[in-house]
Amino acid sequence: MADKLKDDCFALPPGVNWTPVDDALAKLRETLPVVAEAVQVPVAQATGRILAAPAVATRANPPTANAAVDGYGFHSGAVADGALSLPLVEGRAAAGAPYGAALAPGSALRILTGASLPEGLDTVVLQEDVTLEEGHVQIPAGWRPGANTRPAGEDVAAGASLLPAGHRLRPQDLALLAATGIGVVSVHRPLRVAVLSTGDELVPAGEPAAPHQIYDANRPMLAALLESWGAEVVDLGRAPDNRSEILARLDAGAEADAIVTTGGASAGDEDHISAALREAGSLTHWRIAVKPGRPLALGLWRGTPAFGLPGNPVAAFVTALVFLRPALMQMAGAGWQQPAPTLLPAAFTKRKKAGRREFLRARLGPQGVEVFASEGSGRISGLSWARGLVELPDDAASITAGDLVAYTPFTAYGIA
Ligand SMILES: Nc1nc2c(c(=O)[nH]1)N[C@H]1C(S)=C(S)[C@@H](COP(=O)(O)OP(=O)(O)OC[C@H]3O[C@@H](n4cnc5c(N)ncnc54)[C@H](O)[C@@H]3O)O[C@H]1N2
Ligand code: MOO
Repeated sequence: MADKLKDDCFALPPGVNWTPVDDALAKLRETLPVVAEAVQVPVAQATGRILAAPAVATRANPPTANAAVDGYGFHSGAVADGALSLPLVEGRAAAGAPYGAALAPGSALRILTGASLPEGLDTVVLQEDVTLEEGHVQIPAGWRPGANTRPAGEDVAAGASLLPAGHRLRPQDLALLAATGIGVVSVHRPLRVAVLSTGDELVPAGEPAAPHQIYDANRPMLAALLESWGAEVVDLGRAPDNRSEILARLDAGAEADAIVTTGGASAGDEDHISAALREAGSLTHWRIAVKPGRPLALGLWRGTPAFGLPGNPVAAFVTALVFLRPALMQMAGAGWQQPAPTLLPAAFTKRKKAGRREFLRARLGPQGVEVFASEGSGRISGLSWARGLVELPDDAASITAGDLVAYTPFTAYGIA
C-alpha cells in the first residue's frame, strides 16, 4: 500500500532492534579497556599527551621567598613606623644572583624582581616610590611590613598534587610541571587509529572527478578530528566496494588500536563494512536510535575495536563526536569523556518524534541557539556553519523559541 511508504530517510523501520544512544554508549564504556601503555617523555614534548600517573611537585613554587618588584628592601621589625631614611648597603639581590649574606638591621638593599629575599629582609618598596640621597634611601610613610614579597611555596608546596592521571596536558600544564621541578613525565603513548573510506564513487581531493564520482570528504575530516584528540592516524586510504579489498584493509587496520571506517555501514548491496563485521560474528551494535547516524556499526575486527561510521559526512561527523571520541579517550587512558551540554534558549521551532535522539548543527545567535536550515545528512556546509550541536531527547519533543535546549560547543568535543 502506497500510503505505508514514507519519504523519510530517518523513519525507523518496524521490526528492527534499535539500540538507544545511552545503551550503546554504556556498552562501549563497560567494555573498552585502556590499551595505550605508559611511556616517559620530557616535559617539553608532553603537550597533548595524557598523564599515566598523578603529577606531584618535587619542588615548591616559588622555591624561596622573593621580591615581586624592582625596588629597595629592609627588615620591617628593625625600623620605626612612618617615613624612613635608611643607609643603602653595597651590592644587590637579583633573580639568579642572591645577595649572599644577611642584611644588617636598619639598612636597605637594592633588590630586583624575582630575587630571593636575603636573611634580614622582609619588605620591599617600589623604586618609583623612593628617592636616593647621599647613600640613603628615603621611603615615604605608608609602607606595609611584608609588602611586595612572595612567600616560598605560595603557589605550590613541595609534594603537592598537581594533576591527576588521565589529564590531557595543555601548554600551561607544561609550565606548572617544569616550575615544580618535573623534567620527565609518565604519559600514555598516543593511540594509533586506522582510518578507511569505502565507496566506488570516491576520489581524493584535488584529483579529476567524473560526474558520478564524489570527493572523499570524510577521510581528511576524520584524520583531523583524530589528531586533535591526540591520536596517531594510520591512513588506510579508500577502498572500492569490493569485499576482498575491504577485508584486506580491515586486516591491515587490525594492527592499530582501533579502526574507523566510513560508508558501507547500512544495509544495501554494497554495504560491506556492516556485512563483514556481521559475518565475522563480531558486530556488537548496529542500528542506533539516533539521527543522524543510525547505521553506525560497532564491533571487533580480529580483536580490534572497529567503528563503522555512516558514509554521509554529517552522520560520520556526529557519530565521531558522540560515540568515537569518548571510546577512544577511554582506550587512550583519559577516561570516558562525554561533555555535559549547557541549557540555553532555542531560537528555533521544531517537532520531533519519539524513539530516537537527534543532534542538530547549531550555533549561538543574538536570540539564542540557532540551527542549520537543513537536517540533510549530506549537507556538509552546515558543519562549517555550526559551532556546536544541539541534542534533542529520545522522547517526542515540541520546541518553540525560548524553550531551553541542550547545546554543546564543538570545543567541548575537543575541536578548537
Ligand atoms: N534501505 C536503507 N537505506 C539507507 C539507510 C537505511 O537504514 N536503510 N540508512 C540511511 C542513512 S541514515 C545513512 S547515514 C546512509 C549511510 O549509509 P552507509 O554508511 O552505507 O554509506 P554509503 O551508502 O556508503 O554512503 C552514504 C552517502 O555518503 C556518501 N559518502 C560515503 N563516503 C563518503 C566520503 N568518504 N566522503 C563524502 N561522502 C561520502 C556516499 O556517496 C553516499 O551519498 O544510508 C542511508 N540509506
Ligand atoms: O544517519 Mo543517516 O544519518 O543520513 O543520516
